[in-house]
Amino acid sequence: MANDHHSVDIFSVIRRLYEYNALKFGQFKLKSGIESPVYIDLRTIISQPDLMIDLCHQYVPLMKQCRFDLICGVPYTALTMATYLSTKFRHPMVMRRKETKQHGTKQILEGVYQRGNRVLIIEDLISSGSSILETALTLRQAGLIVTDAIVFIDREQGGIRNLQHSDIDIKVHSCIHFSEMITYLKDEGHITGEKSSEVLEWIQSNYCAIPATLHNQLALTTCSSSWKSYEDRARLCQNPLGKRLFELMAMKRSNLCVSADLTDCQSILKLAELAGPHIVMLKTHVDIIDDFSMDFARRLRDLAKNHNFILFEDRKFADIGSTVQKQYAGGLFRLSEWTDLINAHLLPGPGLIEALRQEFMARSFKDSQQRGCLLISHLSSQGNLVPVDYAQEAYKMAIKNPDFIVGFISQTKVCTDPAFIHMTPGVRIGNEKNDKLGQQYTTPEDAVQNKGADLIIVGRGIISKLDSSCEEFETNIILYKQRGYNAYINLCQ
Ligand SMILES: O=c1ccn([C@@H]2O[C@H](COP(=O)(O)O)[C@@H](O)[C@H]2O)c(=O)[nH]1
Repeated sequence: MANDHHSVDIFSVIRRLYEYNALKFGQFKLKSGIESPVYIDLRTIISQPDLMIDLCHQYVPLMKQCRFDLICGVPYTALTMATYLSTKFRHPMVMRRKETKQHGTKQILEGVYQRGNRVLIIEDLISSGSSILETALTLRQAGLIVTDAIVFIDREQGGIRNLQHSDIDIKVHSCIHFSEMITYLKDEGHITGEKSSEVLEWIQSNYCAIPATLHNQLALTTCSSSWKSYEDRARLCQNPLGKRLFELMAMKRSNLCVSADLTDCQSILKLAELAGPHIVMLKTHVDIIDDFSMDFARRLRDLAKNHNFILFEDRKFADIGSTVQKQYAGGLFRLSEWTDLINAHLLPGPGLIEALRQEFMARSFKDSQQRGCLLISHLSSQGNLVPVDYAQEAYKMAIKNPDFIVGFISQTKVCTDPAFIHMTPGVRIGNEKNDKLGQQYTTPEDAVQNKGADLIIVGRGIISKLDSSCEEFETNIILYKQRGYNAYINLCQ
């Protein structure tokens, strides 16, 4: 880095920011909806070139502490700062677009770079750290290395600590802390002691978290960088049924589960026969079948054996342990006798899981059948009331029971542990985006590549073709199979 002879005291920059109204005191509604007694808007300084230059030079001593090949400004405010620093000190720059272009090269990252180049992120200020993280994710997805970021102001609301998290690991350097800036403005008589205390108290009690959606994206990125084949994942599984499922997925080159939401036994058996060669799992809702009998259950089991797929009853257990034991083993359906996999909500607490574990063990002792349970971490329906932290609770429950919990019914990645499977319903090819009763659809590619699905669950997209010709049924199911499987395989590139 060339020597910088441009030395300007940082507090003179702060004073001028205050005079140019880039630091405002009053009552301001933030993007999050909360009211803040202070507002910092560094966008305005593009109209004050001298101030812009003096502010940019504050980054220089910190840049000397970092190792990098390229710099990248967080769009949009810091783009101007990064551009100045790039041209002034001859540091090559890359530019991240906020939106992907719909035409031309469709690049999200502009400029010339090579995988393995180290990129220093330049940002104007940090609150939660989300904007830096978004930029870092794009850079990392392009194979670039991001270890450091420099901000002009640290708002001291937790952002620097958020980015130190081991999954993110970005060291953020700041030119000035918010409290230093406020103290200076108070000492110089620009704001009163009362205002200064009010603002400092507000900052201290308003920690900013990184939104859950961004955390999910992070989990996906971490995952794609450590992509594992289904065979490898089978080896990591402690649960025999989970292991068998991953093996089946690798062997049949399929990550497709058909949801047999049909109301008569004959249609379900026909579906199982036709779909069998292409699927790894058939899912039932046994309580919608008008003519259920244990004879049907036995015939379905035979088909599952012949075509090598797993039977999953989507029962969504959600009661106290003792009731769930009876629901699983008894009643008209005697699920424990013919299903491999069932699923449960977490709402009733660990007693439910313990109840199923006891039943599984008692049964497996008699028939040595492999059994497993999925936890519901999300629902696909619009307006569902599943709380945001449900997924984290599901993960905590899963790691306590890895021999028994196979994975999750999810809409985003719950965890990066490759031993747990993520199964995603609400998948359909075509124009239907919903079913007018709350179901929300996405494509196989979106489910796998953006929502973290390892396996896709398809109902009406497949069963609607059951009365078409066998050829048409098969063409359609093969399309789902190929698109779902290729989407997973393509993740490794
Ligand atoms: O969040 C959830 C959980 C379960 N399902 C079940 O999956 C199938 C989806 O059927 P489509 O015809 O593909 O809509 C159905 O059995 C649901 O009960 C879900 O959709 N969403």
